[in-house]
Amino acid sequence: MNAKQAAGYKAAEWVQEGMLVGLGTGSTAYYVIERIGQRVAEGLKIRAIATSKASEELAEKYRIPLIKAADVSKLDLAIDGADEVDPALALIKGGGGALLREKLVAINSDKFIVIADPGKLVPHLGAFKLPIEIVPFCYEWTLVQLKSRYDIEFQMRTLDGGLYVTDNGNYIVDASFGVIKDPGALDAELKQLTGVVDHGLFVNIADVVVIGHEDGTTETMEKP
Ligand SMILES: O=C(CO)[C@H](O)[C@H](O)COP(=O)(O)O
Repeated sequence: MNAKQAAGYKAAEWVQEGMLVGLGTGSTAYYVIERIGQRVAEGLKIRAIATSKASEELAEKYRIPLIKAADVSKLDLAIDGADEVDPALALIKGGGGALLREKLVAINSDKFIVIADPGKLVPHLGAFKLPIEIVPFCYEWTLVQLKSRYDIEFQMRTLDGGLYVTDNGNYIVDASFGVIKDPGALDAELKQLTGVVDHGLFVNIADVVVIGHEDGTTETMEKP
């Protein structure tokens, strides 16, 4: 058992018979999907929505029944990883590029559980580069807008020599804020920029954070 597995397996205990569940993305969310898959094989009946094509494939591998958003109005529970977690349970997410689907699923769930290893806990968000999802059309102008507002480094995310493209067909800019003093204010500011689809700040969205440790133990942080 490693820290990510400990957190993922513990969070999977929140999943109850009949629930509609949002499945996160990343190496920690992998373990939630694995454990839910094991429980489904043992007879647990749930339905789920995955936050990325990768997680969808994993859920299919574990025969977790998948539904479309049109089939339901909201979810009971979503479980996902994070890149940074602050003491107020504000998060940076999107290291894996799935931030938009992850946020959509999280805000449309009655409960959002974050799973992480202790290395993700920070006093202030911002050391991890904040992913900002932008539309490809005129993205150079969006970048100019961002640079004119914030005197920091912005980097277009790349993959295999080209620009990284999200599951939604958009690009990602990674922004080096360093310390984000007021995540709520930055959240609102970024959402107002035309060309920005969304960003990886999750403020007042997480209800619970499950921290896993290398010895297999876990601890839980609740929204203050
Ligand atoms: O936001 C995410 C993907 O978009 C992930 O949850 C985040 O990057 C954490 O990933 P990992 O569990 O692999 O450290």
